[in-house]
Amino acid sequence: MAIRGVTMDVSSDGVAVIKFFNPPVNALSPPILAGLKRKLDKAIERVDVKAMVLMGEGGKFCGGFDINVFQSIQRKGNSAAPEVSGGLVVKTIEEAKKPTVAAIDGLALGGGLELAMGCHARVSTPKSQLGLVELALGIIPGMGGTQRLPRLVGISKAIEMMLLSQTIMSEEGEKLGLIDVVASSNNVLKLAQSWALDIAERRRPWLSSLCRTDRLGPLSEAREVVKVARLQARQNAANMPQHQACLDAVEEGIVHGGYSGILKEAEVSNVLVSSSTAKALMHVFFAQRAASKVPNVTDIGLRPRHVEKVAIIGGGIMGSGIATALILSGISVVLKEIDVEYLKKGMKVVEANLQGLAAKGNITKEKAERAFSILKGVLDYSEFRHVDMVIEAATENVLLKQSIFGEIEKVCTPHCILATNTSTINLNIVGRETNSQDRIIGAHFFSPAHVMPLLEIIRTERTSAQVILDLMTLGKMIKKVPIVVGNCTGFAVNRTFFPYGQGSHFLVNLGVDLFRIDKVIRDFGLKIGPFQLQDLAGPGLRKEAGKEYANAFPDRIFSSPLAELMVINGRYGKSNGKGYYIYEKGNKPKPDYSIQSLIEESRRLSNIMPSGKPITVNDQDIVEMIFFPVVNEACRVMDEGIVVRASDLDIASTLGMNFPSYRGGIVFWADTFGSGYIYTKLKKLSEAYGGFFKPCKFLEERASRGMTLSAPASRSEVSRSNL
Ligand SMILES: C[C@H](O)CC(=O)SCCNC(=O)CCNC(=O)[C@H](O)C(C)(C)COP(=O)(O)OP(=O)(O)OC[C@H]1O[C@@H](n2cnc3c(N)ncnc32)[C@H](O)[C@@H]1OP(=O)(O)O
Repeated sequence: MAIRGVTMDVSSDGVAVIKFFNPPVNALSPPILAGLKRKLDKAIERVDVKAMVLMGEGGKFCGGFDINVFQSIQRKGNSAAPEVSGGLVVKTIEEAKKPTVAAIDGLALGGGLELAMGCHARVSTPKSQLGLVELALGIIPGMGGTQRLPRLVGISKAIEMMLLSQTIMSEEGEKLGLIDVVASSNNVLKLAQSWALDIAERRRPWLSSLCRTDRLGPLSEAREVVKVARLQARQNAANMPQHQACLDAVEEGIVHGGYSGILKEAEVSNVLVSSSTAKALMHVFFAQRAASKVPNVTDIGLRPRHVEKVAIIGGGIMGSGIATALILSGISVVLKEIDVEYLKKGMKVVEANLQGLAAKGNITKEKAERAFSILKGVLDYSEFRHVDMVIEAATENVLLKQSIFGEIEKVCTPHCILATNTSTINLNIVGRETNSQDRIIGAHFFSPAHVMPLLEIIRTERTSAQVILDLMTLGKMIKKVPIVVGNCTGFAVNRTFFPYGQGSHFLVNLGVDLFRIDKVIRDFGLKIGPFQLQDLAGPGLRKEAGKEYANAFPDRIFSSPLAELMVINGRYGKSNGKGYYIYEKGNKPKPDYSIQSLIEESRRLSNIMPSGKPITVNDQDIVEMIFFPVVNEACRVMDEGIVVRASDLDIASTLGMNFPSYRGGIVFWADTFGSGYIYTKLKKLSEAYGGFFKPCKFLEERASRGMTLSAPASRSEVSRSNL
């Protein structure tokens, strides 16, 4: 078995094979970088070595620089930076008097690809994943990638790959000039060795990526490409400094040469590593991985059972979206509806979903057809005997769901998982009439279910660990990020965010302009504001969910007359083209200022404006008045043990509610203010406007102890938790 570190073997024909091993992804940690430098120096020095090959052990070339080191730098400053930098290793390779060839297997990402680009040629196995994905972490490539990638694949493609953190397969890499040759896993090392010898003995060209200019094109064209990219980045990545910084480094290299570009890259990299964006995005990276570890589920040696066939009850927007997600991953689906008309409609929605993905180029036409062929529409339960899981996606009606669960318990096999896609209703109520509590679970998808990445898995006190693990595994199979949460009204995501919509109504009723609120929230980083979101959801679901929240949390509900007035006036939102906005085919939604009379009426009815006059607030006040009540509810969710750890709520909020990931998620963002600040602010707001803003006990305690909200619960707090 390989030992963590760097090894070197010199073959009889004079090729030094330098292998590095740092499982699970061969990240470039300080010891690995130092080891690489030592072995390279040795190989360069040894007279019996003519050339070198660089290879990652264990089926993966390299997943990049070790992101833990960046987090240490963020905490401790530059003293935590490695003594041997990645840049120095690449420089050693590139400037050596002996050539090096990279033998890439599996993946070469970030610093891993930068290491490979510093080599004089690259041999790769088929389907290896290649990319400079650093921008997704809030930084830019920092080992010369901003300079070498444009010189290998051309400026346009390089910018596209870096700005979108896009990965490509080695076959495309070969066409682009990033990979010299693709070879099978068995052959990759051998071919890299002979290629290295060929270069050393001048049978193949000795190319240094940094010195190449042939793919850069004329200066004026290159500058134009950068200019257009800047404009796009300004629109698409407004709050993320790494995009412009990456373009700065690329432009410097184009105008003043690769070495100047490298210096610029180093300068901006150093600043970006400690930026709030990088801190937030790196937190999200690790938080997402932490979410897949669920105590007493993933650590007790259980093996997931394979789910091959799923039945879905209800072919509405949710049911058809879930069906789409499943069949796209090769899982057969039986879609049940109550009559032929509804069934036809549901099947058509699935077909349209698939066609939409194919039209966008996300999947091929053949894949869409293959997926559709494993979907079967049914009107009764006869097929349910053969399924491994049922996902109920009927309307949000407690009695209906209870009767469905009573029925499926009878028709399915005893091992069949019984899941519900309810977004609010307590699972104990849904499954009350059954004797199958151990296999009842929530599978809460977010709309559109075939697009949104989050799968909120809800366990009750009686759901078995096996069933939780099976659903987590299914979630990963269909490319979702599963978060396991406890059972309560609204569960983790909708419960935490129910004050979001209500807070926005509170502000409107206090006299703040409705469209300004949406704009401020968009500028903060959400794709759409709360009112446009309400237009999308429509009044039906909101009304049903609203009732559940009002029953469960009567002390902190704000019932806005405006929501009711909109319905009375036939403004159902996007579904009928008329809501807070006007929806016309082919046009962007336009604010409908004619709703002002309804807003005035709502303000009159709610009568919450101090002395009947609109309040004056700045944009930051709006953000805080909308999101601090959300943070307050997040505190209750953590206090009740609904989530395993605080960072699960960060992932849930970024993937389920589009909370900007560059703000790290709702709890991470809250901790940038501090519990004391939020407590004081909410206390003042509650004194002025009542219980909706009243800080909860958990927040008060954390504030009084000067603790962060994300700090793990103390022993006494853990014993209160129900997970
Ligand atoms: C100087 C340079 O320019 C800067 C850089 O290189 S920054 C780093 C750039 N690289 C990246 O962003 C790649 C990040 N990693 C990934 O995208 C994915 O982990 C992957 C595609 C490599 C593998 O995915 P997958 O097989 O699903 O495994 P995944 O669960 O994500 O990761 C496995 C483990 O490796 C860790 N890991 C992955 N990449 C890592 C990295 N670059 N540094 C440190 N740890 C890393 C994960 O945290 C996880 O740890 P855990 O098991 O303790 O939770």
